[in-house]
Amino acid sequence: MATDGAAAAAAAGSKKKKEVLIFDAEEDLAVSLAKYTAELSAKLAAERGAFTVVLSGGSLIKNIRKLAEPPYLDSVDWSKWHVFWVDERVVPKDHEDSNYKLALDGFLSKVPIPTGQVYAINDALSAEGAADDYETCLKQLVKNGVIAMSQSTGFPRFDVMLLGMGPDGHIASLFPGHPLVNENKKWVTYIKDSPKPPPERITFTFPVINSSAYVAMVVTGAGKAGAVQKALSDKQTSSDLLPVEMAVLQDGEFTWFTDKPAVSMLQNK
Ligand SMILES: O=C(O)[C@H](O)[C@@H](O)[C@H](O)[C@H](O)COP(=O)(O)O
Repeated sequence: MATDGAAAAAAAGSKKKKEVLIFDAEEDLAVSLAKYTAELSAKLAAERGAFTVVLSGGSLIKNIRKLAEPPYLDSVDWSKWHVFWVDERVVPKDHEDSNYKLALDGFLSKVPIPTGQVYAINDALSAEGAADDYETCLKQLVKNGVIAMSQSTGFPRFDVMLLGMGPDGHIASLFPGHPLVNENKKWVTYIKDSPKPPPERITFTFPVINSSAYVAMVVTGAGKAGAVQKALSDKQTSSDLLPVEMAVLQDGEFTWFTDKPAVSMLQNK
């Protein structure tokens, strides 16, 4: 929920609950992110019998490439994976702008996840229809026990979200200053005026993101340094929060995977 009170709590809470990993080389980040995800896969598949993984688009897909290589290609129990998108562009699945296509080409086509456990949007529907359809799909998977529910928030609790952040501090398709950041009832909603093209998208809402068990925020490059500084510096105000600052887990672990250029504007790094 993104009320002013919640925003203040988010600002205060974001300091203590987030771990920040800074890597010298992009290669090291990719190795560490693969290890992190593989370890969570083993732990959560053993605990729950399923592992629910939420992907963003963008550079994240390149950063998870090591999961599709030895040793993880053979050691991960891919049959337990269920894959979702934190946001998706409302375009055909074979369109260059599709986050599904990006993930399929860069990752999913290289690992043996059962195709029925990869939940793409229905690309025959409008943005509004696709968001409703995706939420219905999630509700069914909660009923089946594939997706857990958060006892504390009443929203679904995904095992891990592997997310990128835009230079403006957006995550998913939740953009700075856009009213969608305040959505506090729906699980999945839609946007038709995204400032980042293409304009029509569906997106998870903050209550769902913030109910996750684990979030990896994967942010590299000098272009993100301003937003990283705002999100992680000690001086923080409760007003004008960037979307990335509103990602505060109710009961989960939040880890930043960054490189030196991304944290270059932080003091005490
Ligand atoms: O659909 C999208 O546009 C993406 O899901 C988007 O939210 C992305 O994750 C960030 O913009 C970061 O992208 P980069 O890592 O490529 O900067």
